[in-house]
Amino acid sequence: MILDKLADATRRRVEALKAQTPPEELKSRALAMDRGAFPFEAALRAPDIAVICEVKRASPSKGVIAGEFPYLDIARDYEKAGADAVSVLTEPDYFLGHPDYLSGIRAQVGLPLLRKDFILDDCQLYESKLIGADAVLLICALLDTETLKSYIGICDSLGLSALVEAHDAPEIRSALAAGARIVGVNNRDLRTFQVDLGNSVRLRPLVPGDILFVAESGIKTAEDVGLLRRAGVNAVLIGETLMRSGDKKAALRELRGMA
Ligand SMILES: O=P(O)(O)OC[C@@H](O)[C@@H](O)c1c[nH]c2ccccc12
Repeated sequence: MILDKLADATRRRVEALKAQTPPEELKSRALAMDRGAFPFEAALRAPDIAVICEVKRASPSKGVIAGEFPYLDIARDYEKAGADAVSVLTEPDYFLGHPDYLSGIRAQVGLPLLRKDFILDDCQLYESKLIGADAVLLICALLDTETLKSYIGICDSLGLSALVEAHDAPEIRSALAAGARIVGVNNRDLRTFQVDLGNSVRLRPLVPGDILFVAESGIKTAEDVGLLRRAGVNAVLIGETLMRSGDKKAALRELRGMA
């Protein structure tokens, strides 16, 4: 199962990170930063469905998506195209990402940034703050309810928003019990890589209206976005479809049904 491989690779990265900088130092540097006003959550409360545009070079299910990868241009194009937030894959082994992509984009783009990675250790939360993230992904399949709760507490102390990813009803219950304010439902089953937008539609009613709901993965057309909008989803997270489009502005207008 791909998640096990990702978790193993992540544990090795965590050890390297800790060897490079003592965790106490990461923590104190991160806590010394401005806490901010949770701009990622504010962006998701847009009147219409919000669109989080993802900077993604490759994935385990699709292989290399973008051979050429001018990530700064891509993020700037998303901003010019009217994205509400940007998601940046920083996982190096399977997604060919890097933390430097996020810090580079932070320096040039004003939108709220989500760090997309596999968080297994609190030092990665401090690292996320230090590289300029406004939000992090926490995956229910990797973290039990107690750990989620403690990580959300650390995120709160840093001014980071937590997008808590679930893919079934028990994981949604865990996210809510942990105090998630943003729940993401992955439409891609990580065991089979099959995509089913019906997953978000079916699980939407399990999340109370005051909690933000993000539909993730496999969103390709204005019809897809329309279906999710009608289901009461607050935001969609779109990677591959936008990465493959030459004209981000036209693609985003089209997806929003404004073409
Ligand atoms: O490229 P897509 O199918 O539009 O999907 C984007 C995003 O949802 C996907 O990259 C994703 C969702 N959850 C994740 C967890 C880890 C890494 C990546 C992801």
